[in-house]
Amino acid sequence: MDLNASPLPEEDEQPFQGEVDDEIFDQPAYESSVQTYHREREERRRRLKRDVRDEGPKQYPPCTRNDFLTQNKISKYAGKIRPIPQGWMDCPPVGHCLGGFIVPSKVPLDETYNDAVAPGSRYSSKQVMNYHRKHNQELGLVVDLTNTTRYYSSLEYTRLGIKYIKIACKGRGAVPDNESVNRFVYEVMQFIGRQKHSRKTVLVHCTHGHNRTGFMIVHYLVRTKFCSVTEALRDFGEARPPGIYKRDYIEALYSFYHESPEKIVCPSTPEWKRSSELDLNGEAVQDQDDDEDGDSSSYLHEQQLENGPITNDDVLGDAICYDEQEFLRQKCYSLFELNPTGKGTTQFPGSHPVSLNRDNLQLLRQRYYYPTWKADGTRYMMLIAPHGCYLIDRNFCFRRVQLRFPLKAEPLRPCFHQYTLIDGEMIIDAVPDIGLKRRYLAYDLIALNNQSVVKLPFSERWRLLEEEVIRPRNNEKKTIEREGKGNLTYRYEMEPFGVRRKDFWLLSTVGKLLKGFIPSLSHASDGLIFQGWDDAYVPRTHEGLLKWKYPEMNSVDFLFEIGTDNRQSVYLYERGKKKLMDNSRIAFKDDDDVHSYSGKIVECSWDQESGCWVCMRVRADKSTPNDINTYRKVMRSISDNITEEVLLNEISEIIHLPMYADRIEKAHQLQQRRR
Ligand SMILES: Nc1nc2c(ncn2[C@@H]2O[C@H](COP(=O)(O)OP(=O)(O)OP(=O)(O)O)[C@@H](O)[C@H]2O)c(=O)[nH]1
Repeated sequence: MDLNASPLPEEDEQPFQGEVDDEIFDQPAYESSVQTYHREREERRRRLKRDVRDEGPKQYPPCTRNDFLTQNKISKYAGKIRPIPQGWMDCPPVGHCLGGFIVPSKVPLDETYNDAVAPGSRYSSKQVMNYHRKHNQELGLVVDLTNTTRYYSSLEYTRLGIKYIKIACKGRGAVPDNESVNRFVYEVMQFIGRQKHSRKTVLVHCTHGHNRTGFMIVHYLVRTKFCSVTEALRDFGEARPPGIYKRDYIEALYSFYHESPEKIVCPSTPEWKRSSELDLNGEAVQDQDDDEDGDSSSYLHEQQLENGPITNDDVLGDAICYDEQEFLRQKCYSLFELNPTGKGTTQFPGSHPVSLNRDNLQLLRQRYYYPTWKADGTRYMMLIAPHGCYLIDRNFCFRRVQLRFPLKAEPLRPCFHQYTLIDGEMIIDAVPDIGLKRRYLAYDLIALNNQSVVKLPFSERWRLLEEEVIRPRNNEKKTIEREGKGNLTYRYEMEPFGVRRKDFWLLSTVGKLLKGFIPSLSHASDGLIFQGWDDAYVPRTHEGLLKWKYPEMNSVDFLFEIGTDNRQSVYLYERGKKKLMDNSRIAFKDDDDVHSYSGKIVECSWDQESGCWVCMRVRADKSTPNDINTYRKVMRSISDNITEEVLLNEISEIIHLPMYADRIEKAHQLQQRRR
């Protein structure tokens, strides 16, 4: 018996030529063809079941990517039934267009599947093009979310000038990962943004076009149309009934956007999906390389792993694709008013203080300085874009975090900042009765709503930071707590960390800062920062921005290496290249495995007694050592030995100078009046 014989009438076996055929989108015709097909399929199932019993299961030839590229494939599979995804046949092919350009769809199967699909039920690139022609639309982009390449070749689209993007998502119970979501949103935004006059459509498909497809589209709608998850789910459900029908997916969306609706509505699994879950022998089956079902344990497991103890070295946020990194880097440079950089630059443009020494200590006498504690955590700038918020680390890498920054004039409304860039330190606070809590301490503002503010004096930037960025968040948070949620189901407490503005005080407070404030802080601090009150924001090294560290905390970040001959070497950077520090030696703790530090950036403090560097910690957040000039400044600061006593004596003199005395007096008067 020939197991490869097609039970269906022969049809056109030619590869797709680009002609159209609109049979499938005539709804009554489609429904009647589905009924007809049901009958045929039952018959086919019965026949195949009998054959399998008689002769064992049919072996399909392995299918490689090249198979899709030539017409050979058509003849190769002629007469053989290729397994179609379960439930695919009865699943409606496409939904309505969302937002005028996103078309959710099931996977179009190429023509090698024709033997398994009745003519009226076929859905390949040919029918995709028909659909567009019928609806007067032009297809511009196909986003394929399936986890396999076996359904069709991208050439079916690219040869027609249609862009094709593959974002393989496992399905099988795991929601698409956050990096894939970021890529999807970015690619669609870019595609739409590049269109000047036309509005070409984006076809998004997974296997059935409901769960993974819906998940991605809902993310896109929430981020770009600023609607709530509930609204986006409803829009998708109306366009592609019944919408996302997996509860895990819906819950993951609410949890991602920190929303907690009173009730989660989850449609029941469509009939075409339920009836497809039995194989030809009547047993439950799973599609091996691509399916939307399966248990959700892998997803839950990933979530549980994320809930370990928090540390400064944790990698925060979700990766974004290379193109988006590049776009955001250039955006940042323009907000800094710096010239555009070459592609792939990783030069962090943030301002960097210099160590206090006997010379620059004199600056405190020459202009107004406001001190603050030097928070010891991890440095990040934060870019607040309308579609998301990004942490920018010392390697100038961006990762997306989900936070909400309403505009001052638009509380409780989904109106967000349009490229606001802030600078700060991420710290870990030990909060009594709660435990460790991550907080971002913002200390400067570089741009506000696409407007660079680097030239404004610090005092003005600091005021804007509070009034335009921090306070609107806090006010909205309080309103939600006080008046109930109303339509806004956002929960700030679900955000990955809190955000506060750092305080700066008059120079006369340094004594109190050192003796009372810093010891009582619930996070680490390694000294003081002296911020010029009237200074502009200076990218990279800022000779007027001063840091004072407790002497034992004055540190240098070295690159440590152990060669094949077991020789230990210590390096810094000089003009972007490694520089061997012949006479420097690093001491590690006795029980440390020295080899485990090889190739790492180690932060070291100077031990006067032994005359060598002592390893304090590995700098997981840095990929390059300090520059030789930074090293020289730290050495200078160590040899100048500005102790707490020297600093306090100097400051007590300075605050009696007329310029400071006046300022301090005015501040006192203001305080009195407020009381
Ligand atoms: N400008 C400024 N910097 C602060 C403040 N609080 C903490 N810092 C941090 O102080 C760091 C500079 O101090 P350094 O001692 O040179 O550097 P570090 O602490 O080893 O950390 P890296 O900067 O990552 O090398 C900056 O990167 C800031 O993140 C603040 O209020 N203002």
